[in-house]
Amino acid sequence: MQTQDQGGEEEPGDGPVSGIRLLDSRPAAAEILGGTLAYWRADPYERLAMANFRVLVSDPISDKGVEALAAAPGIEVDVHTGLPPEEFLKIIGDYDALVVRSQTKVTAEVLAAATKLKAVGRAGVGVDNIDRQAATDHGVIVMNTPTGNTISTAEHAFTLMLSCARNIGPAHAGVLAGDFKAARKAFQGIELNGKRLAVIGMGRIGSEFAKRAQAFNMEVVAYDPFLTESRARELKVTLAESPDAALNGADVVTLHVPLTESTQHLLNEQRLALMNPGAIVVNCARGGLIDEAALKAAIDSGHIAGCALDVFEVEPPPADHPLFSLGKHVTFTPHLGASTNEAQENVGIEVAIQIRDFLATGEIRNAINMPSLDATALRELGPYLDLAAALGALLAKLGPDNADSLRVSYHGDLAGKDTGLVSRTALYRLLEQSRQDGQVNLVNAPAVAKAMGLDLVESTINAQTEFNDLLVVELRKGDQKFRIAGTIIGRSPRIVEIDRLFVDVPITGHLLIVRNDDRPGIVGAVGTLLGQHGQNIANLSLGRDKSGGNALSVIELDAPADGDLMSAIRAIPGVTLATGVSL
Ligand SMILES: NC(=O)c1ccc[n+]([C@@H]2O[C@H](COP(=O)([O-])OP(=O)(O)OC[C@H]3O[C@@H](n4cnc5c(N)ncnc54)[C@H](O)[C@@H]3O)[C@@H](O)[C@H]2O)c1
Ligand SMILES: O=C(O)[C@H](O)COP(=O)(O)O
Repeated sequence: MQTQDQGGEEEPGDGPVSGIRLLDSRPAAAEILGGTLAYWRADPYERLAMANFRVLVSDPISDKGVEALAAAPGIEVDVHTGLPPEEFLKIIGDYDALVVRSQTKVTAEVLAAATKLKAVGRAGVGVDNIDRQAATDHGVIVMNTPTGNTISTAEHAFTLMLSCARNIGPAHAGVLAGDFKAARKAFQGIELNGKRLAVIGMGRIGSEFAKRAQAFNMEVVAYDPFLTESRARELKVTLAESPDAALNGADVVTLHVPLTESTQHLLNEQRLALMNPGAIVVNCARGGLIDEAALKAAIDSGHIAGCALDVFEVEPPPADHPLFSLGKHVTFTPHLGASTNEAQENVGIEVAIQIRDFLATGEIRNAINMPSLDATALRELGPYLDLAAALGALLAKLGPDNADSLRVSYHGDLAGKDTGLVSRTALYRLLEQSRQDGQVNLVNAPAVAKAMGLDLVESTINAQTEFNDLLVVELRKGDQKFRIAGTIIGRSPRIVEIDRLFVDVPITGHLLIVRNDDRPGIVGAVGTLLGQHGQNIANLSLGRDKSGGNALSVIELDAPADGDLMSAIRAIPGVTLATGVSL
């Protein structure tokens, strides 16, 4: 078998000329936003200056966040808060990115109207106001800022618990109303010292709440499906096996889980009944976590003493909400958990920087519908992303149509890396090249593949190959299999195998791939036709399985081969396939 590379070596850092990537690789934005070579060769700030992205801020965020966005060249920011839904729908189509808190409802209808939208940034944690599936289907990245409001929210939840236990709200109202004596008599409190606290959701806020409760000498029992025994020991809490186990015998419950289909009404009639008589309920997460009617009934029956709520099933709640008629052990705040200067500054600036960096460099931080990719990982994985994109595009041309699965396997050093985005990139380019409808991008590629019945299967293989690392993509349709492999040499991605025939091809430019019977004269005939059509050969790699068997030529051209040329090549006796792809 003969493998040769007659082409000139690529300069390190050179990229293909189709706009898929360049320099230190910023594939996510490159893929999502498209762009010319000049655009992607520019440094991030020059790129932004050329781009003229429009960002809409539709909920109030800190001025510093708005300023951070507006300071970036090429980003124009409009702040329109409190827009009626129909007004919002009318303008959303003009924007490349949207920044929200919890008031704006980013529904499927909004996302369908948002034809230019690339990213939604949530200045805060909860993303239940964003239709995540619709965003993914439309190829829109959703990012949140998970850490910026943790402490403020934990402090608020803790304040709610204290306030509820000691009747601070009703007692305060009594004093202001001139009922000092009556209020003093009515509002006997509950001491928290030594009481049993159930924390449901031991993430960032739940853990901070637990720490504060320990300082108050409360016994903390926690339920969280992702809490390990060792982490529970570290946090000095008792790990409960189920929400029921945590609530059984609890004097206080505090909720710190996201609202999803499966956590809706997590605290219901049966679970409230498990708590100790006289218990109190604290919720600073999402209203929908509690069955409010069941809570009201449990308080009316005297089993639960009261509740402290920052959040409600419907916000704003109606003025005649049944819980508002309770006289004691109640504290209500209007979704203020994250409303401190510190938290708002944190999340406002974080979201602005995340959106700016994504638009500028493709860096993905805190995305909830994409693997994240920070600047360091982006630099390290960049060449593999380029390689995966090239292999995916080639598979679309050479592999079977209507395949059942795309298998991506990682060999050697690659096997230990976080390769989620690499597989996704191969899938995206495969779909994009085969469908040609402009509707697929890195965000929605898995959803599009699923709808088409194409499975993405990933595997890591530690066995040594002749390369330090090898990326293999294989398309399968029933028993039919077609595979292509590539590696990185220096920082240059190269294709090294096409359907078990070895080649050595840099992933650049316009490739012409010809399969033929291995007999004399065919490569010459192809070369003659190329010359006759004014096509210059930049690079040529030949492979074959055995003398007189199957042969493969991968020819890099300066321009794509046109239809006439392709027909003429296909007509050469002995040629079994000829196809072109621009990388
Ligand atoms: N009131 C406010 O202003 C305010 C402010 C910030 C956050 N929040 C809400 O608080 C929630 C929690 O925030 P966080 O920063 O702690 O998030 P987090 O992701 O750090 O923690 C959430 C935890 O919930 C756990 N969890 C998921 N499903 C569960 C279930 N069924 N039972 C028990 N645990 C479960 C997760 O494993 C995770 O550890 C957010 O989703 C948001 O809705 C409200
Ligand atoms: O999930 C969150 O971060 C909180 O609910 C804060 O919401 P807000 O930004 O609307 O105050």
